[in-house]
Amino acid sequence: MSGDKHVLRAELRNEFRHRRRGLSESAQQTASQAVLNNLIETNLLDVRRIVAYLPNDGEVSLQPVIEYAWQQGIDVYLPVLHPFSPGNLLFCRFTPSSHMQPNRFGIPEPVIEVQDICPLASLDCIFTPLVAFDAHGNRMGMGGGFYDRTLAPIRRDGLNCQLIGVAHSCQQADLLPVQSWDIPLDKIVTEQQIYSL
Ligand SMILES: Nc1nc2c(c(=O)[nH]1)N(C=O)[C@@H](CNc1ccc(C(=O)N[C@@H](CCC(=O)O)C(=O)O)cc1)CN2
Ligand SMILES: Nc1ncnc2c1ncn2[C@@H]1O[C@H](COP(=O)(O)OP(=O)(O)OP(=O)(O)O)[C@@H](O)[C@H]1O
Repeated sequence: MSGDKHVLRAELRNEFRHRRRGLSESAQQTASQAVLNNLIETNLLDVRRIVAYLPNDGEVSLQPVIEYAWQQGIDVYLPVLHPFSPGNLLFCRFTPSSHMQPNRFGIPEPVIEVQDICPLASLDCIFTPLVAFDAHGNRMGMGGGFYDRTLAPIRRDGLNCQLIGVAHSCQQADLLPVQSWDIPLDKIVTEQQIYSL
């Protein structure tokens, strides 16, 4: 990758992380409720198995989505840092009685139980956190490449799993610099609207 592009991505990442961290507690709460409403209205939660995430660094909280899913009998999974495949994620079942522990970034994740791991091919929908997105479905994350690596088989093997980015509307960029390994999103949901790509 050229040095310029690398610097540009780092600057963009700082700028957009700053934006989402600057939102008030009440703006955060309103956004997470609105995201749930937008998903219900568009039937995007009429599925059996979803991957959510627990919020970090100003991300939209999916707590209302998780509670709704539990009420509806939808199975909820969370990303867990892979214990021996660095840079990859596992998706582990999350219930109200899951044993949790913080990962090395301080984000709580379920303690891994083999029977709770869901293969990518069995998931209906993955809600991904993001730092910035654009109207083409390009996504920029925290810079670890965790989602890009883990989700690569969806496109490669043509798996039937929707990728939905979740963001505050202030995380929209005009045009993000794309990398060869970036996995584009199928949809993006914000507190204001749903983009379908
Ligand atoms: N909520 C949430 N969960 C997630 C992710 C995410 O972006 N958001 N991830 C998406 O990949 C994976 C974890 N990746 C992460 C990568 C960097 C940082 C982070 O906060 N980096 C800090 C440095 C922290 C440190 O080194 O101790 C930073 O860059 O300031 C957090 C999560 C899996 N779980
Ligand atoms: N499929 C892949 N195989 C191997 N390396 C990858 C893959 N995808 C990404 N990477 C590596 O991960 C690093 C970070 O990528 P990038 O900056 O695009 O992450 P990100 O999209 O911001 O993070 P994340 O996917 O965790 O949200 C890059 O240096 C890249 O080389």
